[in-house]
Amino acid sequence: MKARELFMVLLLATNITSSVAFLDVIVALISRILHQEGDDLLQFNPIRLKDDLSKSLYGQHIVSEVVLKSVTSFMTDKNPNKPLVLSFHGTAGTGKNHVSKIIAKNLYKNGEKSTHFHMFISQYHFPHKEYVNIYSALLKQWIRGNVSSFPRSMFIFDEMDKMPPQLINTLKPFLDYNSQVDGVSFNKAMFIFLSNAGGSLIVDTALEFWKKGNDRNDLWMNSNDLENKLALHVFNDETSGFLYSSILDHHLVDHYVPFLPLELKHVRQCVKAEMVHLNITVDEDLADKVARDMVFYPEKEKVFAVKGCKSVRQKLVLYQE
Ligand SMILES: Nc1ncnc2c1ncn2[C@@H]1O[C@H](COP(=O)(O)OP(=O)(O)OP(=O)(O)O)[C@@H](O)[C@H]1O
Repeated sequence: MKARELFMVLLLATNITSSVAFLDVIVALISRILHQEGDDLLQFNPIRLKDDLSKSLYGQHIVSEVVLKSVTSFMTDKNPNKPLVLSFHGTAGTGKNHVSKIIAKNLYKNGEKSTHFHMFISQYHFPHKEYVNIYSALLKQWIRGNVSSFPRSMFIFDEMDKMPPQLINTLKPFLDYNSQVDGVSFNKAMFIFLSNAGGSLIVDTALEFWKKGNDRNDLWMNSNDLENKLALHVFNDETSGFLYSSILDHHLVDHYVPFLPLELKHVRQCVKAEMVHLNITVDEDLADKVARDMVFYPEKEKVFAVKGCKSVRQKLVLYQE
C-alpha cells in the first residue's frame, strides 16, 4: 500500500476518533509498515540529475539551474542546517509535478512510488475547512513520524495556494533552521510547494521579454527582480492561502522557482517525448501538427500554450491511425 493510501486511512480514522494520542499510535504503526519496505535511498549523483533535467525538461532553464544546484548542495551536505524548501510557481502544464518526480527518481530507487515520497493535494487530502484542526494534527504527526523513521523523506504539497493558512502554518516548525520537533530533526527532509500562484506575473515577465525580442534563455531569477517580485506577489495574493501564513515572514522558503510558460517548440518536444513513451515512431511533421493543435495565447501574439504540455498525449492519440 502506498503512503498516500495510508494517509487516507488515517483521514478516515479521524471520523472515528478525534483523539490525537490515538492518531499518534496509528501514525507510528503506519510508519512502521511503510519503513518495513526498506531504505531505497540512492547514492546521489548530480551528473544523473543534470542529465535527466536536460533530457526530459523543456523550456525551463531557470528551473534546471536552481533545482540542480540546490538539490545537489543539499544532498551532498552531510549536515544540512535546515530542510530544503522549494516553492514552484507557474501556470498549468509547465512541469511543476514533472520536476518533483524527476527529483524523486534521483533520490529513491522507486522514484515517486517510494514510501518516502509523500504527495499531498490540497483539495483532495484536505477538502473540508471545518476539519482543519484535525488535518493539522494529522499532518504534524505524519511528517514527524515519517522523518523520525527516515530523515531523507520528501514532502510535496500540490495546490499549495488553496491550502488553508492554518494548515500552511502547521508546516512552519518543520521548515526552520535546525528545527527539532519532539526530538526529531528535519534538516535532511525536503519540502516542495507547487502552485499556480504568481503564474500571471511570470507570464507577464516572459511576454515582456519576448516582445522586446530578447532570448528567453537570457531571462533569469534576477531579471527584473523576478524572484523577489514573485515572493511578494505570492504572499500578497488575496485568493491564496499563503497570504495569511507566516512562512514568508520567517524566510523559510529557500527558492521561489518560476516555471516559464511553454512555447510551440517546447510543446513539440513534449509530443515527441510522448511518441517515444507510446512506442510510436517519432515523426517531426506529426509532432508539429499536434503541437499546433493546442491553444496558444495571448489572443494576438499566440506565443504560449494555455495548458503547457498537459493533455499532449490525449491530443496525440487522436492523430493515430
Ligand atoms: N517543461 C516540461 N518539459 C517536459 N515535459 C513537460 C513539461 N511541462 C509539462 N510536461 C509534461 O506534461 C505533463 C503535465 O505537466 P505537470 O503535471 O508537471 O504540470 P504542472 O505544472 O504540475 O501543472 P498544474 O499546475 O496544472 O498541476 C507532465 O507529466 C509532463 O509529461
